[in-house]
Amino acid sequence: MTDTAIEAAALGRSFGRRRRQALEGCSFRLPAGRVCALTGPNGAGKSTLLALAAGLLRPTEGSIAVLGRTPAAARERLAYVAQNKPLHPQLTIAGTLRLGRDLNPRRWDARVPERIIAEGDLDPGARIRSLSGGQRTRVALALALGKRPELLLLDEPMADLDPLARHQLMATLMADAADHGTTVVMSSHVVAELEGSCDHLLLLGGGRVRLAGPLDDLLAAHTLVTGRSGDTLEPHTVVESRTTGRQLTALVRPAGPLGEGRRTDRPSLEELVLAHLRSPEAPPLVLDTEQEAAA
Ligand SMILES: Nc1ncnc2c1ncn2[C@@H]1O[C@H](COP(=O)(O)OP(=O)(O)OP(=O)(O)O)[C@@H](O)[C@H]1O
Repeated sequence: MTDTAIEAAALGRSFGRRRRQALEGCSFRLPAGRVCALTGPNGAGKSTLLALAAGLLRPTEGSIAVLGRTPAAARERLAYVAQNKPLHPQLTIAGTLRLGRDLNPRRWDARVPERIIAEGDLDPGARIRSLSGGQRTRVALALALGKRPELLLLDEPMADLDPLARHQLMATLMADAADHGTTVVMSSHVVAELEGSCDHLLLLGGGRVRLAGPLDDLLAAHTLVTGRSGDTLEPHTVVESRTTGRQLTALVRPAGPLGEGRRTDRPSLEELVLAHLRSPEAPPLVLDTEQEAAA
């Protein structure tokens, strides 16, 4: 058993004859047992990173280790739900779950998949091809959880679910992960959906890591400052600053006391992510406090 779920070192992946970089120089560590939000703009490299972690793609630079091994060697212990949720259209739901059991005879646990299917009011005899996008998502998640994975990689899992199903499936997923100490990496564009369920953040932009680390530590490393326009923000690291009339609003990484006469607030996850998305030139911040504490 390793205490690290994913470790990337200068990880890169390029595609095509022009070797266009989808990911470049990505280094981070995700401790085991965390629920990690993976976010970033379209084309940031989120799906590429998940496919590399799942062993479906190979790095063109650097390395990625999963559960202390190569992704290919860890494949039995991880589950990956791709964005397009590939399932056999001609199989029934029950047949799909039977296939899952047959492919994972030592790990399969039928209870959670059966509950997820029942909660969605789905007929186990229904064929996959007859299901809606959201219903397929439910089956794909049931299949992934039945495998009882140590690492669950989910590429925009909630995108085609209605708000109620999203809420309910997220609750089932989080309860199951907490019960079994499963590490979850979940990509999403809906930051509000990630707040409250994730305790780790990985923000990608332009194929590079922009923010990585425990969510509380990343939030604590930033302060929202409201002051007068013309106020100097030195010597702090400014992620984003905006002036409206006579008011200055900024998100900074304080390098010391922020001074009097200014209002300071802790940012929300959404404010933290949006400020970084609006300021792609802001310096990255990669925190790995557990590793530093152990050193
Ligand atoms: N198989 C491929 N061949 C060529 N280019 C690819 C391939 N897969 C991804 N890319 C490119 O790599 C970059 C990152 O793509 P990726 O799908 O990982 O981004 P993403 O963050 O998941 O985006 P989105 O939020 O839109 O799903 C994009 O520029 C994309 O065009």
